[in-house]
This record gives sequence, structure tokens and C-alpha cells, in this order.
Amino acid sequence: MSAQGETPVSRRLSKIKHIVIICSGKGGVGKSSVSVQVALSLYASSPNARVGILDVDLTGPSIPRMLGLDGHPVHQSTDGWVPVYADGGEARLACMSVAFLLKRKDDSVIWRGPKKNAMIRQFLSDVRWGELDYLIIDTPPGTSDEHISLIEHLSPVHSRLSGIVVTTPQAVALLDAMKCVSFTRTVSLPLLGVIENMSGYACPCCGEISNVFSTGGGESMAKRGSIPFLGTLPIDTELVTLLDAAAETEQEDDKPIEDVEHEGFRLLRRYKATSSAKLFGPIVENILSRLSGFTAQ
Ligand SMILES: Nc1ncnc2c1ncn2[C@@H]1O[C@H](COP(=O)(O)OP(=O)(O)OP(=O)(O)O)[C@@H](O)[C@H]1O
Ligand code: SF4
Repeated sequence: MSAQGETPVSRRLSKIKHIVIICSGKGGVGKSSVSVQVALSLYASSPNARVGILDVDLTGPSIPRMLGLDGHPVHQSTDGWVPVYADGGEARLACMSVAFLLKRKDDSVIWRGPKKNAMIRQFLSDVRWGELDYLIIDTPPGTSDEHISLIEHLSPVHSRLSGIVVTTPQAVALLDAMKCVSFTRTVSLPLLGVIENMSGYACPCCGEISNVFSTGGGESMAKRGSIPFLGTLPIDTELVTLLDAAAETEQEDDKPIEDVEHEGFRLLRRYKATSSAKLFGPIVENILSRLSGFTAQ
């Protein structure tokens, strides 16, 4: 750290207004899908919004696949790694993930803590994020090496840091979500709130929400823990179709992947008009209003 308290991370992230860490107690509750929806909704919230999404789920990176960016190379510039832009030349939605660094998309990452820590430091200090309104960070489930590294490296920019906990309504997920909340308290990470995912089922024909399993558990957990509740998301088949369509982008044999109009562009164009975006609307409103409160603090 320099005399002024600056670090390579704080210098690199100096033009980012809000950094939001998305976590979950349990795996498979939809944390990465929610991270993508937060990024897409913030991107769509204003024609000038600049958003970054950093995937630190190092052993199970799924953000590039969900954004239709699988297979895109990351370029090195004299000023560090250039992120992959989901919106091409507009450069308002930047993405970085270990998946971009793997030779093959089914290669596995088997790293111990120190190597993960070094990778996360590099993502924060060596990626040319530039000016962003929001940097969304998708993390692995639970509270692991990745979370501890993130919190440590981000400590110089703590005043711009906040978190969101994603859970499903089932008791076992809620118990793990509460452990995650307890971790955020231990490391003094202020929470924007809790999102309850897969809460009921949205009928693809009429949009009616049916409560096939339990619902409301996330909200009552938030109440009990005195944490803001950001909203519920139903099991949403349109979202799955949308993200799966993006994931299925195949590179045409005769074109370099940078020249292919990848599914990411189409996803961005389509997302705003989907019922998934409408379902996410109240949540992104709550996030924006909580973030404006953070700035005022
Ligand atoms: N609201 C939803 N409606 C329907 N399917 C969903 C919803 N949220 C997530 N899914 C699906 O559930 C699966 C798991 O989601 P996702 O990968 O986002 O979970 P995760 O919590 O990030 O998982 P991991 O533990 O692997 O990090 C994906 O196939 C995703 O498309
Ligand atoms: S919610 Fe309505 S449209 Fe959907 S399956 Fe049931 S009856 Fe049909």
C-alpha cells in the first residue's frame, strides 16, 4: 500500500461507483442467474449506465455462458486485460471470468487457496474496467477462499462495497443463507438485501404465479435478521430459455469469434421486452434505491 493508502486494486477500481457482491449460502439457488439479471437490468435502467460483471466462481464459472460470451478471448493491452464486452463497440457491459482464460470450455480449474487468491487479485487490479456505475461480482456458493480474498482486496474501497444474498424459500437453503448473512456481518459487508429466487412458478401462458413449493421464507428470514428484502422471483421458464439460447451460441467455422454477432448482443436487445425483465423490475428498483441511500451515507 502506498503512503496515501492506495493499492493497485483501489487505483484500478477508482472510477467504479458501486461494487455489489452477490452470494448465496447454498449452491444451485440461482445466484449466477440473479447476478446476470442484476447486470442486465442495471444496463437497461439507463441508456448511459455502464456495468461490469466479474465471475469469481473460479471452479464453476457460468457467467460467460449465460451471457452468450463463451469462447471469447481476453486480450492483453499495455494497460492490462481488456474485458469482453457483451454489447460490442458500445462497451457498456463488460465481463471477466476465468472461463475466458481456459483453453477449452470443459477444462476444470482445480486450484488451492493461494492460487485462487492471486487470480482474484489480478481480476481486481489488472482488468481495464474503466469507468463503471456498477461492478457486479458473482461468487461461489457458501463462504470460501474466494469470499475472503475478495473482502481483503476490496478493503481499500469498502465505502463503495455492498452485498446481496440469494436464497430459495426452502428451509435448508434459508439456514445456509443465514450463515452467509452472518459472514457478511463478520466482515462488515453492508447488505443491500435478500432476494428469494424460485419462489412459486410463473405460468408461461398467463404469467399467473402458483406456489408449488413453500414461498415467503426469504422474506421472513430477512425480517428476522433485520435485513432489507429486495423481492421474489418465480421459477421462470422464459429466463431459462433466454439464458440457454445465449449459451448455445456456436462459432461459425470460417469467422473469428470476435466477428460473429454473438448471442450476447441478441440477449441484450431482447431482455428488456421479456417477462423475466418485468418480474425483475421491482427488484432492480429496490437495488437502485438502496444504492442511492448508500451514496448518501
Ligand atoms: N428463477 C428461475 N427460474 C427458473 N430457473 C432458474 C431460476 N433461477 C435459476 N434457474 C436455473 O437454475 C440453474 C442453477 O442456476 P444458477 O447457475 O444461477 O445457480 P447458482 O446458485 O449460481 O449455482 P452454483 O451453485 O453452481 O453457483 C440454472 O439452470 C438456471 O437457469
Ligand atoms: S396458470 Fe392459467 S394459463 Fe397457466 S397453466 Fe394454469 S390455467 Fe393454464
